[in-house]
Amino acid sequence: MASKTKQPLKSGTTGNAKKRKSTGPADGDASAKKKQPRLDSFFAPRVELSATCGTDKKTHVAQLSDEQNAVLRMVLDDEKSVFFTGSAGTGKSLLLRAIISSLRKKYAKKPDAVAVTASTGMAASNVGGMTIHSWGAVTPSNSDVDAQIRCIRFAKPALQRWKNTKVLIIDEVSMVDGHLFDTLEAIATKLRKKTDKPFGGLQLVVTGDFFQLPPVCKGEPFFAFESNSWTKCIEHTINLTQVFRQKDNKFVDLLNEMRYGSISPATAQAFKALARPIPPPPASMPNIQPTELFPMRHEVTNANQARLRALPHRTYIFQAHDTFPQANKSASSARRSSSSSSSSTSSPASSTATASPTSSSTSATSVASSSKSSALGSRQNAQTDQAKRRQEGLLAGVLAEKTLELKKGAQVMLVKNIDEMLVNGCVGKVVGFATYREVITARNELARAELGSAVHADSVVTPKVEKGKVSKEKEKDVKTEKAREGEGKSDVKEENDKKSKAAKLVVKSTGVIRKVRVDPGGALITVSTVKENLDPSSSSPRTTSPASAAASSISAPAKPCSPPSTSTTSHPSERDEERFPLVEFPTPQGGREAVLVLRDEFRVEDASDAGRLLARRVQVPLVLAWAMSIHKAQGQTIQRVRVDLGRVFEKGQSYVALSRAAAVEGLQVLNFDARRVVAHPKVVRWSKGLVQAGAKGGTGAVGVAGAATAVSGAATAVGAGEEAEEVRM
Ligand SMILES: Nc1ncnc2c1ncn2[C@@H]1O[C@H](COP(=O)(O)OP(=O)(O)OP(=O)(O)O)[C@@H](O)[C@H]1O
Repeated sequence: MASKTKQPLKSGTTGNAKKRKSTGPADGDASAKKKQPRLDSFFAPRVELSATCGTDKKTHVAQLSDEQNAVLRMVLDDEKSVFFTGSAGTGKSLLLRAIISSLRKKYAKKPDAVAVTASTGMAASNVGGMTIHSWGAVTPSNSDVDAQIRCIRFAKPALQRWKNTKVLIIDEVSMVDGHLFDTLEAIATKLRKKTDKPFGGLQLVVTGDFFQLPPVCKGEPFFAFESNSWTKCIEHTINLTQVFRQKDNKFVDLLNEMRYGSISPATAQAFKALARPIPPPPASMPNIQPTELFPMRHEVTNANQARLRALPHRTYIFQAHDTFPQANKSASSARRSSSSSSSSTSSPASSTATASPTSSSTSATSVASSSKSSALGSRQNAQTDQAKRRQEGLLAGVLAEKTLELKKGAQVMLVKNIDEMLVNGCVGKVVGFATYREVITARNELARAELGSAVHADSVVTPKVEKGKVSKEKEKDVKTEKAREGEGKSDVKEENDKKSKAAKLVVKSTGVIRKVRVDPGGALITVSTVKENLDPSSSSPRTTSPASAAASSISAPAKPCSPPSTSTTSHPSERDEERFPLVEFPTPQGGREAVLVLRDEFRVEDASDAGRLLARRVQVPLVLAWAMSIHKAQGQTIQRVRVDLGRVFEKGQSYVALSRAAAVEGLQVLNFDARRVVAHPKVVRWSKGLVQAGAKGGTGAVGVAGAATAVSGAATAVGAGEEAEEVRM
């Protein structure tokens, strides 16, 4: 059973904007009666669970709770502008995914109607959207509305977005600056020419928890709820109360005291007692260490690097492939200089550096110090440096590293959502390195062996290296990658190829390959070590006689995962095929699954120029995960986590960090100091005001709870669960 939080902010809604014309009825029971019920409104949608990375052993599908479902209906059927909040783990993100999915279905014929945005790039990538300022093509620090509008008019796509959007979704609103919220509202009203309606008639779906991280600013934060337009734009504030992340009521209560920054001596004692080491990980993945959360980025780097250095294996370096389509001439020359010096192994076909084993010393590359620069003189050097700094600044918020160093045995975290099991936040372990082709070949070998003579030659895919044509293919891959379910595009292509009997396979460098079979040492499991089977130039698929396949023993692949001695002397085919990390992740069934993690795309869009692509990083979507920053951890559920609060500097930081833990058993807290646990007084005051508003209005908690009960009651009566709509992400 999920527990209820004990908090001053009561469950329910506060009705704010009475002026706004609503297409749906008023709140509560009355609204339920008045509205002609649609069939799907009787069923609580089910949502794919995510961010647990296989830790929920029972199911991957969640049924929305009554209160979550009531919000969904309010958004979908009543078309209300809502702000739903709640303490950490109350299912805001999950509900938001359900809302996005349902809205997209509702507006299937108008794809521009639903805009998904968030306060930060990281939060935006979690919901598959853009930052709010990119979406609106606004400069966050500029409050000159007319100047902003002039710029937007020049940027057609942004103008279209402002005009065509019907529902604007804003996630992690606690980090949206209040001035920016006012600016957006003023722009919407002017551009959409609906001056009588808040936000120019846009329906707002806003979520976040103001007790978590505040807007990034120097000095005192100005929260979105303090903005002039907040009250008139947000018709209903709903506080979700059911905590899903943690099942233990006592732990929820401890976290709740922390949320409000008022720690009793008993609670302080309880947190101090959590300094003890946490129990070992599941038997299937015994070497996974608890993820350490630190407030400062350099602490994270130090902790990760120390662990990596301690591993006895060779280092593989993945250099990001960064491009800057909008960069000016001098910036692009800096980029050329940067890419030419960034890797000793970059191939002309793909300026992406091939992952190559190397010692840390040989990997250290100096971008600025090319021989060219010395010839061109110091002025050009300075320009290059400036351009390079600008480019680096653009990509500073991207989760994927510029240079990712990995070794066998490294603990890593996915920083992209791949499918419903492999989501941002999943922690696993690198067990080896292999190329795409090796993995597919190994899989074919196994398929042949397992199916024996039943397998016709045409049904086995023969890898074919396609040289010199990488970028377009890659771009297509990364764009469609997210839309796929299950395995990566590679496998979809494989399937298509099987069907068409073309038996051709382009070697991929983006996506993932799931369910790779590896032996305990991390080597690919195949049934043959015959060298010619791996020859990329082989034009016809090889047939394996059942007898020979059966006779083959499970062994390491012909081209073993162990890397060649130096990248520069490697075989030509190896230069064209990057070795990617094979990562084992825990599965929902309590086992583990090896996945080949290829590259993925991370985009930076221009806030002041219609969200046009400004920078793009193509990199393996992994980061070292022995340690991570509290900032990066916001929004995630982590099963085993160690938090050092010694250097917490931001209000809400301690709460965000500790509330990532799914259970008190999986949480270790170091340097707990009750004086450092501070909630922002403005947030505390505001939340108290909400309770009063709810009590005065009378439509608050009672209204929504009533509606929710009515819906769920009906669902139960007709057999909820049997036909419940399933909302897939
Ligand atoms: N209705 C539900 N049934 C079962 N599990 C749920 C439900 N809603 C949410 N969860 C699970 O609870 C956990 C926390 O949910 P979620 O991340 O959406 O919370 P949140 O409110 O966004 O948290 P935070 O504010 O910390 O980011 C997730 O593992 C999620 O899958």
